[in-house]
Amino acid sequence: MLVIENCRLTWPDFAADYSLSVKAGSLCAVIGPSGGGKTTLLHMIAGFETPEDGTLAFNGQDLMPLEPAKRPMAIVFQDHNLFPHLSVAQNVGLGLRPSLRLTADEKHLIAEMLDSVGLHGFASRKPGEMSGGQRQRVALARALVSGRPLILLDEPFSSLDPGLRRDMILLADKLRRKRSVTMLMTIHTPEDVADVADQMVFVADGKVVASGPPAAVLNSSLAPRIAAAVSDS
Ligand SMILES: Nc1ncnc2c1ncn2[C@@H]1O[C@H](COP(=O)(O)OP(=O)(O)OP(=O)(O)O)[C@@H](O)[C@H]1O
Repeated sequence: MLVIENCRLTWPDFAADYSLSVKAGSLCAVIGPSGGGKTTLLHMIAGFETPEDGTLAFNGQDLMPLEPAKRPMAIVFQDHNLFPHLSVAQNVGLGLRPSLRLTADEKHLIAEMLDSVGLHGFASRKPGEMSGGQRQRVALARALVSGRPLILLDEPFSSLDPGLRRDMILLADKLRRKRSVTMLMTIHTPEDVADVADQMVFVADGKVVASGPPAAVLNSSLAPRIAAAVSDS
């Protein structure tokens, strides 16, 4: 279980106070208006932002004292953060071993992971020789190969065409189930994830305004605010 209780962050122009629980092994979609605090929530869980107080724990482990690299999580960004001079296999390998001094077993694991994201035969390509969707598959593979139990995805597929975006969400969901990882995904198109997410969270003004099964959140009294947030993005 990911437990966030009254985690406060304050800047001159924005204040957040997050409280949220996410069941281990589930997919949690984070929606809300632009500037409402979705990315900041993920950055706080990842350790890029430090709350002034509150509780932040995953499966009973207090995350607060841990620097980002020591936290049990991997993050996938919208711009995928791949290194252009490294091959696809090396980019994925960074998720296992930053030095890239990989053992034979680790190389095998990377090949398996590339297969599972549909990139068989792409190992020696450079990111610049691939489509946007393929690059996001590499980023997803790098996060999953790390074996970390919590994966944070910050609008990972929003630059893709609607059909491809949906395919990638289904792929991420399939791999998350297979590997029993917990996923938090910020998304501007709730309809893409409503039937696969276990939980949907509406974040606005730095707070979790609603949290529950997607249908319950989407059909709640928040529906007009959700529609406005979607049309703004
Ligand atoms: N380090 C920081 N210093 C000052 N303000 C910050 C910092 N990090 C985030 N903010 C502010 O927090 C607010 C929420 O931003 P955030 O990126 O979390 O929103 P969002 O819901 O992800 O928006 P979008 O959907 O447009 O990506 C913004 O007003 C932003 O300027």
